[in-house]
Order: sequence, then structure tokens, then C-alpha cells
Amino acid sequence: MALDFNTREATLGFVDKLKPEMCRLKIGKELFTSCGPGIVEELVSRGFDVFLDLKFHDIPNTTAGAVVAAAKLGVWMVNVHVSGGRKMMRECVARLSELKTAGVEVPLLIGVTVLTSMDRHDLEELGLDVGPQEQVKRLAQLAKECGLDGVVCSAQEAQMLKVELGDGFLLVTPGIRPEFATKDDQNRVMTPAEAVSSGVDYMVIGRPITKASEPLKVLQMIQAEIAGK
Ligand SMILES: O=c1ccn([C@@H]2O[C@H](COP(=O)(O)O)[C@@H](O)[C@H]2O)c(=O)[nH]1
Repeated sequence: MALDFNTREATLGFVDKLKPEMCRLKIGKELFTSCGPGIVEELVSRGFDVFLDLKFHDIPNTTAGAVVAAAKLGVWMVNVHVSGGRKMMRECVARLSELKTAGVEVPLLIGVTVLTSMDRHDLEELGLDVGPQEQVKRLAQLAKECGLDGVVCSAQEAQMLKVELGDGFLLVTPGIRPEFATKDDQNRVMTPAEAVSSGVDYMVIGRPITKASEPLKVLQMIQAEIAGK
């Protein structure tokens, strides 16, 4: 569940309706920048698995330091941009491995490939003359080579990535839109049932639930859709 709120009150008002067995929680840039690490610790202490979605992208030492800081907050998953490159990803993996050796429980390390809001034209403007599928494949292969646990991609790339990279490499997919929902700023979208059939490991869903007048009903509808796929 993507918690894109900007106050502690709105966040906890929403989370009060949830239990850890219903879903995991994702804290992104808006909530983290508004409320700081305290909100992460609060949700971890309530027993939720927390995905800290800050998409770190910097020089190797700085990025690895941020990943280690996230691990110390007790998060379940953290991510970096694959476009930060091999040295950056390898440094993150090495520093997490040192932490693990020291007895600290470390989060899953996930690489962001091509944002789900982007299409071929967006890539072209960045000087990349390839479609999203090809670019996602290239970045996911690099992330796997560097020892990451998986990638963020769209569910549209899931089938291809499972064939290319195997079952154990995790696929985390935002851009999930039930039939009734609007696309908003997302581009490469799939319904929950389609995404599960395509082999995704974790779906990220925000506004279709958080902006609904009855969020719990929508969550239950999505769970029923997945169960009956
Ligand atoms: O490629 C990406 C990477 C991250 N996100 C994040 O996922 C959620 C999606 O929220 P919706 O409201 O369901 O669109 C949001 O927090 C993004 O920052 C992404 O959408 N695409």
C-alpha cells in the first residue's frame, strides 16, 4: 500500500484501519520528506513490513550509507536507481552484507528500472532509442549481476523478466490499476489479476485505494479479484 500522504495524522488515520496481515506499507518521498524517519519507526513498531521507497541515486559511498541507514530503521525493503550504475549497486550490496555479518537483519535491496509513468517517447527525450521493455531488461540484468534481490518495473514487463532472470529475482510492480480506476499519471499499467497472472511478486497500489471513499472495500475487492484470477 503506497502511503503518499503529507502529514502524520493523515497517515496514521489511514493505517489505523489496516492490520499487518492485510498488506505491507510503502513510504515514499512525499511522506518521508514531510514526516521524517519517525514515521518509518512508528509503522515498523506496529508490526508492518515497510518498503522505504526513496529511490536512492548518488555516488556509491553516499548511496550505500543511505541504504545502511534504512536498514537500521528496520525496513523490510529499500530501493536504489539501477541507473546509478554497477559500482553504486555493488557498494550497497557489500555494505548490507557487512551489516548482516554483524548480526543486523537487512532489508531486501531492489533496483528501480524505468518508472511506470514513462513511455518510449520519454526515453527518447533522454537520448535512449529503445522501448521500455528493452531498457527494463537491460537494467534488470545489471541489477541481478550486482547482487540485488529484484527490481521495480511495470507488470507489463513481468513475464519477460521471469523468463530472462528466473523466478527467484523479485519483481515489484507499481502502475497497478483495477478496471474501475483512472490511470492518473501512470503509463505502463495492468489490473491486479493480470499482474498476478504475469508473475509479479509484489504489487504496489496507492491512489485507487487511498483516494477511494471506502478504501477497505476497494482493498477487499482487489484481494477477491486476485483470489479469483
Ligand atoms: O516506477 C515506479 C516507481 C515507484 N512508483 C511509486 O508507486 C506508487 C504508485 O502509486 P499509485 O497511486 O498507485 O499510482 C507511488 O508511490 C509511486 O511513487 C511508481 O508509481 N512507479
